[in-house]
Amino acid sequence: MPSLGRLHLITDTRPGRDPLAVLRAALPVARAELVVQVRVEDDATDRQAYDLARRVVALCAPYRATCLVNDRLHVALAVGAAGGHVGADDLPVGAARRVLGSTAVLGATAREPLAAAEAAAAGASYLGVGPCHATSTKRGLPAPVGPDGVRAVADSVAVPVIAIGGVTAASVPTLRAAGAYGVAVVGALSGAVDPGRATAELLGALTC
Ligand SMILES: Cc1ncc(COP(=O)(O)OP(=O)(O)O)c(N)n1
Ligand SMILES: Cc1ncsc1CCOP(=O)(O)O
Ligand SMILES: [Mg+2]
Repeated sequence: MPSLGRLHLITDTRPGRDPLAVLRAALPVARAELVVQVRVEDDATDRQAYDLARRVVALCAPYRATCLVNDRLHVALAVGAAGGHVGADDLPVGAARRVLGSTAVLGATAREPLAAAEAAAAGASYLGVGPCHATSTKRGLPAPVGPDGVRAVADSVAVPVIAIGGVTAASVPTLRAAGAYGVAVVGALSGAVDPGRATAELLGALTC
């Protein structure tokens, strides 16, 4: 399996957003360092998720960027994505691994070391840890774990830790110092005036 990209762009499918425009700006800058996680609103249909994921896979291919699908693993399989991401309300990690197969990339959400170790043992390739900081992108989240929470998980597992939640280029150095291998963002790219430039700033902070 190729090494995991460090910059994870999660699609922003809220009304008024244009996730494919953001992706087109990010891809030439981050190329194979980019992991695109197709995440749709809970009330989106499978057909809508499939149509978006299919387009993301096609856009990623020339750049060797990785496409993952959040939650809906049948969509990941249907579009030939590299894998998926699951959390507490989704298939358990072991079941997700069986669905996706042994070579797929499988991300799992984990907020604390015990859950992280269980997810890694069950077959997670990486762990999404957060929210690290306050965010308005997703409602109903628990309190932020901060860099200390990232460190606690990173110290307890051998798989890469991807920090998520309110991440900006400015917060990347602290998260990396806490053990994060990479970061996942929605707003830092979707809300940027110049998503290409914002990609370069995030990537610079991740790879310096
Ligand atoms: C990289 C990454 N980390 C965490 C999450 C959150 O997943 P989950 O807890 O299943 O919540 P939803 O995104 O499904 O609402 C993620 N998607 N990606
Ligand atoms: C899906 C998800 N899970 C935890 S935080 C989050 C949203 C992250 O979005 P942003 O990067 O805009 O804070
Ligand atoms: Mg989920």
